[in-house]
Amino acid sequence: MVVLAKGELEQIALPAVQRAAPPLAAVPEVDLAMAAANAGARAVARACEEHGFFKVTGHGVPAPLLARVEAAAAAFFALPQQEKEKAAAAPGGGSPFGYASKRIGGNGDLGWVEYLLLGVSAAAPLPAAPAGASPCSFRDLLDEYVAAVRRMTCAVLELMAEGLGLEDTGALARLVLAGDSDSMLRVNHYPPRPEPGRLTGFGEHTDPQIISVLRSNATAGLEISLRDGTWVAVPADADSFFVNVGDALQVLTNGRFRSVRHRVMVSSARPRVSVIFFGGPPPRERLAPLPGLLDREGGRRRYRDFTWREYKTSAYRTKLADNRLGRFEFDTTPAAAAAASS
Ligand SMILES: O=C(O)CCC(=O)C(=O)O
Ligand SMILES: [Fe+2]
Repeated sequence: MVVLAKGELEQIALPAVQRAAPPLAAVPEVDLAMAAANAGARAVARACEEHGFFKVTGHGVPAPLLARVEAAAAAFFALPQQEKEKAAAAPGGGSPFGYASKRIGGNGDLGWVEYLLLGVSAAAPLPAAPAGASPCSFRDLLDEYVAAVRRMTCAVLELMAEGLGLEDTGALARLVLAGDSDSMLRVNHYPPRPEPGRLTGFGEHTDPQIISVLRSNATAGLEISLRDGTWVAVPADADSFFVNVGDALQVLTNGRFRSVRHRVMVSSARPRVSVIFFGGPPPRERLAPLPGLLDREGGRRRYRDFTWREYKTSAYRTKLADNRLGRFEFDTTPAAAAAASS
């Protein structure tokens, strides 16, 4: 069981962010069922440029499946602490996967959250249920969920590619569908706040992968940062999904799509449960602007070439709130340009 050291809860409480953020007035929204008829690709591209964030309705993921996953997640987190700890990663084993409480990543970040992180590569067969185990285990259910969400994610990625004007509209979806794509699923549980006020559930950060697809129960808490740095609250909507542009997609679009900075603040007396599918590329994949994008931007690249594996190695050494892409960016300041030409 994780016992917070004296002073750690104060870190989660972060007195600087006690004020509630105003709600995001108009959440960009795309109805997948109507996207073809409704210029959905353009709407998706606009939302990715402006916010790096939008809501998906008409997603086709069956409501009963969403309800089963939500109930199973709630049941898992209601288990005695010792039982949950059995699913924790082996200490010092180098794997980020498993159950964890309060500690996010390996570099001292803390949040009012417990979670389960799973690797879900596209090629991994559904794991066979051990003899005698219930055929409807939580893991099997999550695999069923991932299959449905991955299908929907691919439709969204095709709309993004179309909205970018790419000739190859499958270019992004193929990265997430590749057999060795580095995708993950995170199930977060934010217990009700222990006392009135606001706690940091999940500190501000950008997601590293190409795309994150989130669904939560009806408890709010997610906030995003607008271009001017203002934080706004995203009203909960348990019937819809929310999409974040991740760092890898910002690089693949040479900065045209914005990897959205977001966080979760806990201020409710009800628990928040969220499930997030992170669609990542294969580890060997070289992240560079997609073919056709540079021609329209004067051929100037914002980032140097790097593989997804290199990026992850570098990202695992950083704190949650760090700008992890900074070290891959070309310096385009006038001083750097002058130095390069001298
Ligand atoms: O739990 C949420 O609502 C969002 C959490 C998040 O941003 C993440 O797990 O990357
Ligand atoms: Fe995130």
